[in-house]
Parts: sequence; C-alpha cells; structure tokens
Amino acid sequence: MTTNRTPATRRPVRWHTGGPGAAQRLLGRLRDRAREQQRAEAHRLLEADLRGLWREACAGVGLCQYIDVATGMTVRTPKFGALRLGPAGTSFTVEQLPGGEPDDITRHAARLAHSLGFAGLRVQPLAGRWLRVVLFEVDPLASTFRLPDDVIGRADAPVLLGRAEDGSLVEHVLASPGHIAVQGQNGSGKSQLSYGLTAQCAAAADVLVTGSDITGLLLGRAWDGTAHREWQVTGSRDLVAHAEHLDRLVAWMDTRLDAMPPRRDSVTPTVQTPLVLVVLEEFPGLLRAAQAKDRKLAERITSAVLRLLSEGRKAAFRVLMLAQRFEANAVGGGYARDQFAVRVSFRVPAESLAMLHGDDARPLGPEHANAAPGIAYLSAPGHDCTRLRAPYLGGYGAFCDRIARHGRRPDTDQEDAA
Ligand SMILES: Nc1ncnc2c1ncn2[C@@H]1O[C@H](COP(=O)(O)OP(=O)(O)OP(=O)(O)O)[C@@H](O)[C@H]1O
Repeated sequence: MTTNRTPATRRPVRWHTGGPGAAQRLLGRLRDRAREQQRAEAHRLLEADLRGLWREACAGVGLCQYIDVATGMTVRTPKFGALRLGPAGTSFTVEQLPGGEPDDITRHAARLAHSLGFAGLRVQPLAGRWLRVVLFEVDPLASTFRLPDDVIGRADAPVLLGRAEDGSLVEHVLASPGHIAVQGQNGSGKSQLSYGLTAQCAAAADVLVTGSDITGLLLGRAWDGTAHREWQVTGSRDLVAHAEHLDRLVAWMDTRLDAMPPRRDSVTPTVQTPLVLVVLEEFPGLLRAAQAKDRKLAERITSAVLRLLSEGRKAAFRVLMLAQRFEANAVGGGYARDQFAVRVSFRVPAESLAMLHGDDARPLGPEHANAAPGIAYLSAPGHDCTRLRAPYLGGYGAFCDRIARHGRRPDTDQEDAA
C-alpha cells in the first residue's frame, strides 16, 4: 500500500507554549507543589512524633486512665487531635478524658511541655471535651516588664498584679472583699510587688496605706509628707508602738462596724470612709521579735491581726501580709491563714507552695522552688493557680520617687479615724 501524502500536506506538530515564560511558571508550580508535599510530610512526621511524646508524657505525669481489656491492661491518655504550625506558634488540639478538666493539664503544664521539647504550654478550652494546647519555645514569663507609671483614683479601680503566661494582665480590685498574702524567699520579688501595689494606690482619695513594717523600707520614710505616713509604724526598736497601732486600727474598724447604717452589711470606700490597706511587712519577724521580748505582747499583736483579718472585710479594711513562708504558727495560726482570698507565692520550697495554695499546687512545687525573681503563683477568685510575672518598678529610689510624686497629701476631709 502506498500513500500519496507529500511533505507539503503534512501538518507540523505545534507546541502550545502559552506565551513567553510559561515554562518557568510551570516549573515554579511544580517546585511549589514539591515544597508543599515536603512541608506536609514534615508536618505529618512532627505530628506523629508529638502524638507519641504526648502520650508518653501524659502517662509519665499520671494524666491517664488504666483500662482492663481482654488483651490486658491498656493506658488511655487525653487524645491528641491535630497539630497546627503557624505564625502564632505551635499548638495542637486534645480531647480530654471523660470527667477531665483543663486544669488537669495546666497542673502538669511545665512537665508536659518539657517532655515535648518546649519551655511551657497554655491550655485554651474549645468546644465540648476539646481544648487547644499552645506550646511556647521560650518561657513567656522570662522577660521583665515595667510597671507603668499609673495610679488608681479610687479603691474600686483595678491595680496591676502581673502578666500571665498568655500575655494577659492580671489585676485585682482592692475594694473586692479579700485580704492578700504574699510569700517568698529572700530576693524572690515580694518587695517589688509590694512597692508596685502600694505605689499604685498611693494617690487614691479613698485609700489609706497604713500598717506595720519592722524593716522600715516599704512603709515609713518613703511616705513622708503624704496622708498615709501618720498611719504607719516602722522599725523594731519600739515593738509596743506596733501593738498600739494595730489596736488603734482595730478600734477604728469597730467604730465603723458599730456605725454601720441599717440594712447595710459592709462599708463602701469613700473619701470620708477610705479603704484601709493594712500592710504587714515581714509579719512573722514582728511576731518573733515580740515573742522574744514579751509573750503577752506577741499575743496582743496576733489577736489584733486576727480581728482585722476576720472582721475587716465588712469595714473596708484589707490586710496585705508579707512573709517568707506562710507557716501557720508564723502568721498567727491556721485560722489567720485561711482568711486570705488572694495568695501570691514567689520562689518558695515546694512544701510552702502547697501550704498556701493547697494540694492542687503540689505538682508545681519542684519547678517553682527555683523560680526566677518576679515570677509568682497566684490563687485568687477567678485565678486558679495562675503563673505570672510581677511588674518591675525599679530600685528602691524609683519607689520613693513614685510615692513622692503620687502620694496623696494630707487633707481634712477624712472621716472617722479620730
Ligand atoms: N518583678 C520583677 N521583675 C524583675 N526583677 C525582679 C522582680 N522582682 C524582683 N526582681 C529582682 O530581684 C531582686 C530582689 O527582689 P525583692 O527585693 O523584691 O525581693 P524580696 O523577696 O523582697 O527579698 P527580701 O525578702 O530580701 O527583701 C530585685 O532587686 C530585682 O533585681
């Protein structure tokens, strides 16, 4: 069979190039796809790694259930869902065990995060039993943050306590009915927090910063020229003066309770009836010194403080007590310790953390025993064992400057103290 086709009738093969640069675009797309596949593969491998580590870590800290099945005992841990890698960091979803609470994970946060190769983690509840675990490459509390040069104008405005791991500010309203306990070893950050708290409310017309300070640094000289100074007793030479001052505060509290208007069960802070912040700096030191001098003097101080703690809330008295450790016998007994609604612990031995925050804080003890200055644990209404970084005001000179700048000057408007 022959064909008559001539070369002239054969149609040339034409490549549809799509214009100039199309080959490069195609190549680019192929490279993007390859990169995407590599990324997806890396993501899948990392997810598998973290899933395995998560399971081991949960079993390691006891966050698991043992189930007896036909083939033997099996361990069930909160289920790892999906990994998310993004500009906001690394996170994954988790389905809690039946009956589980986000707190079960938060309680072991440091140890779980370390097992996964991260510095820390935070838990965000999602829907139902699901939550998101956000991992931190560096401890979010590692860096210092400055206390802004702000003051409150009224007792019902919030003062800043610190910054939590998620970057949110943790505040406290003095007018809310709760005394404040602060414990920490030497150099752990108690003074910085107290400088910050007192400086923030030094200008408020309805707050009086009073109390007893054997060190004479937190209260005393720094407050010269302010309306608060005559309500502060300092130094350890005249311990009777501390007892007398505390008795004077109790008498003031009693006058308020006696004068409570009908159908009212608490005093609202006003300029005439200010909120009385009773600062007890190094209170165990005051008690020890008083005991060494005269046992009766120590009892007198203890009973005045107990009355302020147990009845002060209704009379707009708030106690801010500072101690290295809140051992019951060092702070006037277990009853006294139970009166504190807001509890802050800087670096303390593990046992002391559990003593002030309860057994829930026990797993955090070993890590917190080495916390850097300024890092604290907070238990307060609405804050169940929140780890925070207290704001840094600066050296003692900076504190004195703030009080000199903002401290309320004496006036004649105030009520009922006389
Ligand atoms: N919130 C903070 N941020 C950064 N650094 C801090 C913070 N708090 C304390 N520090 C550092 O730790 C040092 C000691 O802090 P601070 O004097 O408050 O401790 P303390 O618990 O009151 O100790 P002491 O019982 O000996 O008075 C400060 O001089 C400061 O360098």
